[in-house]
Amino acid sequence: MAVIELFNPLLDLFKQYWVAIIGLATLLYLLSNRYQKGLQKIPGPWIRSVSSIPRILSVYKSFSHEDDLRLHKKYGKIVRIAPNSLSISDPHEINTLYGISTKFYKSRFYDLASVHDEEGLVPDPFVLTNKELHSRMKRNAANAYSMNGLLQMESWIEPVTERLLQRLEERHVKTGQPCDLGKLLQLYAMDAVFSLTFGKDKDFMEHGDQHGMMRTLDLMTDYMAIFGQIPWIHKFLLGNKYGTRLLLGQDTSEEAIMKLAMSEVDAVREKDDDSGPCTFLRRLLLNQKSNPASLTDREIFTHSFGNIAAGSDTTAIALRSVMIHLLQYPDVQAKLHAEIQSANLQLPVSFVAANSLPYLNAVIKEAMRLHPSVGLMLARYVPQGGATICGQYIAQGTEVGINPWVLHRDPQVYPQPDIFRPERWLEAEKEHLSLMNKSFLTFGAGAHTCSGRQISLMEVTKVIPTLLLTYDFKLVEDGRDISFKNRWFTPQKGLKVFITKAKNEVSFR
Ligand code: HEM
Repeated sequence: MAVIELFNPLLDLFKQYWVAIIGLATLLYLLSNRYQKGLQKIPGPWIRSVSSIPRILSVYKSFSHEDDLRLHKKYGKIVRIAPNSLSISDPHEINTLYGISTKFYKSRFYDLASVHDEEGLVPDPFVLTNKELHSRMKRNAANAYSMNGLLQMESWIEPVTERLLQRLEERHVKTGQPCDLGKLLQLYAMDAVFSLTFGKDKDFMEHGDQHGMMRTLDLMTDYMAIFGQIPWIHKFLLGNKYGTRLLLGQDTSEEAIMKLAMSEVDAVREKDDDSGPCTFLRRLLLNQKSNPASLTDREIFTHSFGNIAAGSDTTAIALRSVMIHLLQYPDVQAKLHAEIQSANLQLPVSFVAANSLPYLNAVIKEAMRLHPSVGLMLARYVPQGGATICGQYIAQGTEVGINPWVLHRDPQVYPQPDIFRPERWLEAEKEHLSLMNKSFLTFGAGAHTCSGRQISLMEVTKVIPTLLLTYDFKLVEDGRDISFKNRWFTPQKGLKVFITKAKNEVSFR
């Protein structure tokens, strides 16, 4: 009783001046944000330096890349986009932030993509901040992602591509009905990466998203993009099991995806059948057999699960970007057609044959430059002791990153950056080409470079000439419906086309 009485005068004071007290506390909080770590010297809008809310809203409305571009145009190569967050657009800092031996490490933004099971954090290279474990995991799976390894898995893509063509033929060419090619390419990418990983797929093209996998991946990237701007909130939401249950219910589709991937791993191991071409999963199981200490079961499962989560949407975005740009730039399409025709490619198009076509490679690279599949900055923390970035000292623990979308539109690296011009990759002087290549961040850079880069390049390089050799495509309503959202991944919508047989159609042998 006596103790409570001690607080009474304070309570009375608060009742009398609560507006002023709350106002003062808010002001102090905003000022402490602005002046933290000496970051007030970094240019940027004042509002961004005091609160994360404008950044969250910018990401929420799905067009933060436009805000980022505008801010860099106004403020230069380094911009404060949130109280503790700096966006960098300078190719000379790529090595500082992402180089193989950098001490910069992934920011808590990535925590929101982490998956936990009964044993704790599932060790996924995408989210790992433990550099030793990260490089061990990557090293021990490297042969499964290598070009050599992939060439052995290539044939797993063929039946999926054949089904894609059949579907286009029966449902669209024969009927004259328009096709939502954007949607179909997403289902195709899902089937292709499933097939290559496990040696069978779920026929997404026929059954659609029956396991709710694509919906879950979409929700998870929305969640990561928006709440990743204030990662401390994760432990109150999906970062704890009660929050997960409350927000997603008992049996989440994320769990369903994990169970599915686990059961595929078990099935392949039980079958122990090494006839037929090697799959990604079999390659990892063979690695484990020859050196049991190199890979744990959980790591094998994570790599396989990761292929589905990281390799379907991203590849679909790249495929759509190539098709959209080809249909919007008929001259480029004609030039590519000529190259493909004169190469005398056969179906199924082999990766080695298609990959030797310089213009095709330039088209793919240019489409991935203009529309990278990741549209937020690849966020890292400044390590202990701080660092100098763009000539400014930045204190440790500050979040910094380069957004591929922004750097890919730097006119000093890519003159007239908004124009789709594959020739830029073929005509540039040696030194400038090296700057362009270094600044090409579609697959990230350094130690965390995309593991599945070659898988997606193989898929895209094979399927684009296949489509062009077989059919002619025409945008419905000149593609006025085409749009996209940027929530980490940048999926497009509205790629609707009419399809007819190509004049010099090539068919499967
Ligand atoms: C066009 C297709 C793809 C694009 C544009 C893409 C993009 C990226 C980017 C930008 C990163 C780096 C993220 C960061 O540093 O924060 C990354 C990492 C990763 N990607 Fe991809 N990706 C693609 C396809 C794939 C595929 C097909 C797979 C697997 C089959 C895959 C697996 C991974 C993995 C495991 C990582 C984490 C690597 C690490 O942190 O060490 N990706 N990807």
